Amino acid sequence: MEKRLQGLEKKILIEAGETPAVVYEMKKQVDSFREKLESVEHLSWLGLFKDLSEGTHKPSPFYHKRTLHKTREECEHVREKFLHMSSLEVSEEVRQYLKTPTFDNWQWEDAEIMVLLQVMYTDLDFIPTFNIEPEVLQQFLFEIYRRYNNIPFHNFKHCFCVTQMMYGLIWLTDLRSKMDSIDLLIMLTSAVCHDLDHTGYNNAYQINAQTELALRYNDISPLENHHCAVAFEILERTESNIFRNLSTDQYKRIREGIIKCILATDMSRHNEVLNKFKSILPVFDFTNKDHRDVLMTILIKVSDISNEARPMEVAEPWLDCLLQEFFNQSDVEKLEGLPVTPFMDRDKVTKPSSQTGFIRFVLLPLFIELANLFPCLEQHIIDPVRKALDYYTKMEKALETEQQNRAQSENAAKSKEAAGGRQDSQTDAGPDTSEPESQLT
Ligand SMILES: Nc1nc2c(ncn2[C@@H]2O[C@@H]3COP(=O)(O)O[C@H]3[C@H]2O)c(=O)[nH]1
Ligand SMILES: [Zn+2]
Repeated sequence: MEKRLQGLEKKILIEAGETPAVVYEMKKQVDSFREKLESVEHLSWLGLFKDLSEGTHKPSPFYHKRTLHKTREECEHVREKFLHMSSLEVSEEVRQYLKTPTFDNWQWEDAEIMVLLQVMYTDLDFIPTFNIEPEVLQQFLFEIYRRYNNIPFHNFKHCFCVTQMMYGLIWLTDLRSKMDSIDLLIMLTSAVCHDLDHTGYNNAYQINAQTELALRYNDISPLENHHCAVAFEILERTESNIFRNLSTDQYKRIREGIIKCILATDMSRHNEVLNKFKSILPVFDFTNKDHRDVLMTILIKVSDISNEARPMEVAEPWLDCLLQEFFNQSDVEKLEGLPVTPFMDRDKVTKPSSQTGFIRFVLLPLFIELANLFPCLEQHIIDPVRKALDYYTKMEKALETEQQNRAQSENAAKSKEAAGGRQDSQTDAGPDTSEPESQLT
C-alpha cells in the first residue's frame, strides 16, 4: 500500500508540480495503520515487529528483529546445500562421535545437521527395515527443518540436540538388543518432531493469553498437541511420509507411540510420568509393552532437558538461548498485563539461580531414575550434570558475595555522603557538641 502511494505521489508531483493535501492525508493514514500493526504482537508473523527495545527493559538481542517463520529463500538455500551434501560420505569418526553425549552441535550448520539426522536413520538400519526411500527421508527432514521457527531456544538446533541425545542413549544402553525397531523408530522420530512450530511462548502463556492453540486444545497441553499435529501434517503428505511403506497396523502403532512420547514432554506432567516410571522400576520388564511405553516417555524427557549433561562449552550457550526466550516471554507478559511466569522474569532470575534449582529438583531426580535401570549412564549423563551443579552453585555464591560487597560499599558511600552533608550543615549552624574534638575546641 505504501509503495503504491509513493508511486502515485511521484506521478502527481510530475504532472501537477506539487503534492495535493489528499495524498498527505492518505500517507498519514498508512503511517498510523503501520504503527497499529507493528504494536500488535500476535501479528508478528507478518514480519511487522514491535521493537521491544523502546521499553524500559533491555532488549533481547535479536528475538524481535527476525521473522518467526523461515523465509522461502532461507529454506531453499539450506535445502540445496543439504541435497548437495547428502550424497557425500560421512566419515566413520563423525558417525562414532554422533553416538556420544559430548557431541558439539555448535560446530555444524543446519544443512549439515540434516545430513547428520539422515545418518542416524541410516545407522539404526531404518532405511532397509522400513523400506524408506532416500528422497522421502530427505523431503521429511527438509519439512522438519522448515517447520522449526527462528527463535532462540526451541529451534531446529534444539530438535537436533534432543534427537542426538536420544540416538546416543539408544547406543549407550544397547537398546537395539532390548527393544524392537519400531520402538526405536518411534523414539527417534518423536524426538525429531517434538517441538515443531514452537513459537517461543510456553503453555502458561498460551493459556493465559487465550491463544488460538489454547482455544483449539482446550488448555490441555496446547503446544505439545500442536507439535504432534504438525508432525502428522508432514507425515500425511506422501512425498514426506517416511512410514508410507509400512502396513496399516504398523502405522497405527507408530502414530500411537509418537503421540504418547510428544505429549509426555509437557513439563506439567513431569511428576506423573516420573512416578509411573519409579513404580515399575523394581519389576521392569522389556517384554512388557506398558513398561516399554513408559521407558520411551522417560527417554524423550531426559533427552529434552539434557543440555546440562553436555560439555560446559556446549551447554552454556544453550542456557543463554533459553533465558533469552524466557525473558522475552516475561517481557511480553508484563506488556500485555498477563501473569508473569516467575522463572522467566529477568528481574528475578540469574543464570546460576535458574540452573541450580532446575538441576537439583528436576534434572537429577529424573536422570538418577533412568540410571537405576541403566547404571552405565551414570558416567555419561549424571557426572556432567553434577559438575554443572557444582559450577553454578559456585557462580551463585560468587554473585551473592559480589552483591553483598556492592551493597556494603554503596551503604558506606551513602553514610560518608551523609556525614559530609551533616558536617557542612553543622559548620553553618555552629559547633557540633556531639563530636568530642569539637567539644575540646
Ligand atoms: N532452567 C532450565 N530449564 C530448562 C533447561 N532445559 C530445559 N528446561 C525447561 O524444561 C522445559 C522442557 O519443556 P519445554 O521445552 O517446554 O521448556 C523447557 C524449559 O522450560 C535448563 O537447562 N535450565
Ligand atoms: Zn524440547
